[in-house]
Amino acid sequence: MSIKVLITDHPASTPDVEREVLSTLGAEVVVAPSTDEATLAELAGDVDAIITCFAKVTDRVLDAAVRCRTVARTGVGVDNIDVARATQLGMIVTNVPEYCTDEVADHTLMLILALSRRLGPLVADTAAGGWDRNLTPVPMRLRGKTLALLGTGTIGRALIPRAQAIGMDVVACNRGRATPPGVRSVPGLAALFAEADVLSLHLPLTPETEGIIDRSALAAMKPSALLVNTARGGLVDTPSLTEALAAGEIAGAALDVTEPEPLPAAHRLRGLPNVLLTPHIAFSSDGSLADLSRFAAGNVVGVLRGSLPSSVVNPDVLESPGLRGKGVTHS
Ligand SMILES: NC(=O)C1=CN([C@@H]2O[C@H](COP(=O)(O)OP(=O)(O)OC[C@H]3O[C@@H](n4cnc5c(N)ncnc54)[C@H](OP(=O)(O)O)[C@@H]3O)[C@@H](O)[C@H]2O)C=CC1
Ligand SMILES: O=C(O)C(=O)CO
Repeated sequence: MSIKVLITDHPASTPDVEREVLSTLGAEVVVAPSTDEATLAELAGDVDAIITCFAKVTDRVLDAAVRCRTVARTGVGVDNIDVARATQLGMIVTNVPEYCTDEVADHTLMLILALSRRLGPLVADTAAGGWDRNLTPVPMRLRGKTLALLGTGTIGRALIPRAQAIGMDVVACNRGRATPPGVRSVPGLAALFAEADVLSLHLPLTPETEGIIDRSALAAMKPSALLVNTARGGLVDTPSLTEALAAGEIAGAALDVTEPEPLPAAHRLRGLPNVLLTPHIAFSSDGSLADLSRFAAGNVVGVLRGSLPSSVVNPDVLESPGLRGKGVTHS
């Protein structure tokens, strides 16, 4: 039987790089015409692997994928894949860490600068023919202000030297590990929220982190504070954030990611002057997209050839008697 790979969706326009990499297996590639659950479940029935970007790979899709040995995320976060179910079914789940560390750190810094300099209202005013230097509130000086990091993994750490270069003090909670050099440790989330002039989120979306920025977190922040989210929309309770911004309980927010995604066209967050939105694009650049596709498809080739990629998200599955495609070994 020939090898077949389902691509549910793609981060850029076409999966050409994936096709090229998968051609080394002689694989037939099927690109889903839509990402709805029923379509994906139907298409998953006779594939050996699934490559997915933003589509939801639910338990229903995985249950239908009776021959599938591996699910590869074209990205870092795996919150769109039911990893627990994939593990029960013996499928190896992979991701692509670190392909866009600089892009996301740069995008985050750009959002901090744009929000603090009030770029949105200034650009909107000048584009409409104005020349208003009396816009209020005036921009915020960043030198000497505190950047609070929630998440000091790969991307959070990459933001640290960028923030320090513009004179910000960086603080984080240590979660029982040493805080990165040059970063002041604060005792817990309450202190992190209270000290933040800018709070930047760099956590994975998990049951533990979902809604971590809720009404009480927002209430603990200074009225002058800014929130930046380039991680996952689900970390923030969107209705609470919308209310806090509209009521001036915090001063502004810049969001590359939202819940839901995209926000409805008439959503209140789209119209607030103290909000900057970008369409989940922080990862994207010519370099990162090429790396991303190559590594994601390479992970599939690795598993289907029997050698274990370095970025397995569910290593427990390797001990499972139900592991599909036995004989996968460390390459
Ligand atoms: N907007 C975009 O285009 C992109 C968004 N992302 C998002 O950014 C997220 C972070 O990426 P990256 O830095 O590479 O991931 P990492 O896994 O390197 O870092 C995540 C960090 O979050 C920490 N963490 C997890 N749970 C908690 C918690 N409950 N409280 C405090 N810290 C916690 C982890 O700590 P520990 O190790 O101790 O568990 C780890 O240090 C991704 O999961 C993804 O969702 C990623 C790429 C692009
Ligand atoms: O890599 C990620 O996790 C992203 O959010 C972009 O797909």
